[in-house]
Amino acid sequence: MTTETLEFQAEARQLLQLMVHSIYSNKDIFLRELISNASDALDKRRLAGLTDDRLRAEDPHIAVEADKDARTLTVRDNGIGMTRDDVVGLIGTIARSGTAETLRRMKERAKEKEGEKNAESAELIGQFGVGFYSVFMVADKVTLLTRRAGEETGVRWESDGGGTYTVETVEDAPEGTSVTVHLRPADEEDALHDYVDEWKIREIVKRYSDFIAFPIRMGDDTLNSMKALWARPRSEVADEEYREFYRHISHDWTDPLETIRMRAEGTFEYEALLFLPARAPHDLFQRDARHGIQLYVKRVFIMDDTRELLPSHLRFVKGVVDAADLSLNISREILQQDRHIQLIRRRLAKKVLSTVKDLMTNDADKYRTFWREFGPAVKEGLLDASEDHRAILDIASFATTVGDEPTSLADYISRMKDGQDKLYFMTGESRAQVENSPHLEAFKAKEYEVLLLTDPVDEIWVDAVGAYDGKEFQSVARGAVDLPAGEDEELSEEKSGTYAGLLTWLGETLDDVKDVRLTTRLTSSPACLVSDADGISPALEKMYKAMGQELPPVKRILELNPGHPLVSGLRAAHEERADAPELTETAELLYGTALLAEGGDLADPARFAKLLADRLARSI
Ligand SMILES: Nc1ncnc2c1ncn2[C@@H]1O[C@H](COP(=O)(O)OP(=O)(O)OP(=O)(O)O)[C@@H](O)[C@H]1O
Repeated sequence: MTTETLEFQAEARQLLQLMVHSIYSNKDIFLRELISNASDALDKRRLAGLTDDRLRAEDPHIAVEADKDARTLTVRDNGIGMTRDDVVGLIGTIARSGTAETLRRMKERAKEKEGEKNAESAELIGQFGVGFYSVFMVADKVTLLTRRAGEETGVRWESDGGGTYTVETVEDAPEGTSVTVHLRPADEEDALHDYVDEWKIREIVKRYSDFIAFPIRMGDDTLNSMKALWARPRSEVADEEYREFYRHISHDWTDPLETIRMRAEGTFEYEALLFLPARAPHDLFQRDARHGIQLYVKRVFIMDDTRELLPSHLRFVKGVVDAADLSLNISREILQQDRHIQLIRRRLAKKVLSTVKDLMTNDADKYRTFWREFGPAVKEGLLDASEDHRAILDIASFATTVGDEPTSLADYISRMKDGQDKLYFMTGESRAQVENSPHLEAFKAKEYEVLLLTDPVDEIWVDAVGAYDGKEFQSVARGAVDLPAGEDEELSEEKSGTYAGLLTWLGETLDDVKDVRLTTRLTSSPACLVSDADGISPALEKMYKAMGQELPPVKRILELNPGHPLVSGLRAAHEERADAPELTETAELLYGTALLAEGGDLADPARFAKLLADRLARSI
């Protein structure tokens, strides 16, 4: 048989050059590419076999053979194979549109930035498949032997990755394709591993090709599990298989709360298998926490920790997304810009939230576990520009002054009193602290339910979100209260008038308050501190400080309960002897008490303690 020497097409040559000078730091992927091509060929043959019995393969599989002495690695399949024209057309040229253009840009940039080629070229090259050519990262020669299923003769193709290749017709090739890689010497420093090492091969196959649908064999061993659960009909997968798969990808030994399957067909196909874990990982709130989604392309593993596929407030969701139409070499940079990926991300997010909503109605226990573990993270979604605010609020639940069980906003609204048009809430650091705060007294006395928001993120989103179902969120510790007052509680002008002197004097005496006024907010405490309607809460102030942001001191308003004997007594005393020094001390104590009652920190606890002890001593 004659051997012909042919030239690679110009673009193919350029791409080969890049491969030989290995623009990728990860050379292991060459094996992933060869196995993926073999798997595609087996798929094609199966399809062809459906209409033509003679083309059907017996025992379709992929074999990997390492020859340590010859330093060759062979990937063999009994798939569809190639004709001579196929080999020249498919391997000798790059037919894919856009590739030439990408290469041109790549060269331009390389020229602009001599020496910096690697990162950028790798990024650009991710836009199309490098596929077969990636073997030249590890090979100094490649031999491909192939026979198209149903054809009489086969073809041998060989190249060293330079400008030319040879093709010859051969008689004795088996159906299918084998690619023999003549390996360059291993060079660990250049991440060129020893690819005839059995364990290295096992590792790469397990990592990238575990879910390939055909057995990948080395000797008598099958290296891959083939269990791509997401690609099997739901009804055919046992619960235990899902659980096992979840353990495999998450390393979490607690069974997941819920399994979610999704599939989209049409212009951009993908399948997703997601899990809601039952337990928050310890690093849920650490900035560099890993995200749980793995990206596959047609069952080939592409990357872990795919942040592009779910918004960060759903970072705890584990699972796999298998997108059919991406390049195997897609980079994170390109993922971020990809319109289809953004679409998938929105759909996955919606699906996760709607799944939780279903749990809320159908499985209260699971829902409660979910919200306890992940609610604080999910609520972060209320802070970004996501379109899911409503869906997040729909699945949120909060502690409240009514009962021990958390309530949804819908349930809160259904219990609202006649005439109530606001969603009352109180923020703070813990339920115990918030629950006993004086701000809640009137709300409790008049039986208005108040939501108790104690996650740090609550401080921020209530302001950002503003309303739910047309009803505004209203802090009970901010602005004036407008609960409908009973007859006897009305702050009559007359009453306000008689207090005017005391209020002015207190305002002048107490440096730390910006105003002093009477309130109907309190029933049993003498005084409390409230923020302006648009002011920032003490807890938020603390958070800013903890993050190292200094704020100007935030002054609040001291509100007095005219029904309390301390307040009415102070008024009488102030009328009689405005200048008495102990009145100033009483004012300080009154302010300090209000601060303590809401769980706040005194500026000078020693002074407060001393004033209080003196008083107590005198009263004994
Ligand atoms: N083992 C094989 N059996 C049959 N055909 C093959 C085999 N390997 C490669 N080919 C043919 O050569 C073509 C080019 O392969 P290559 O890996 O360069 O790109 P690709 O697989 O089409 O793209 P990508 O790698 O981006 O998915 C394939 O599309 C296929 O038609």
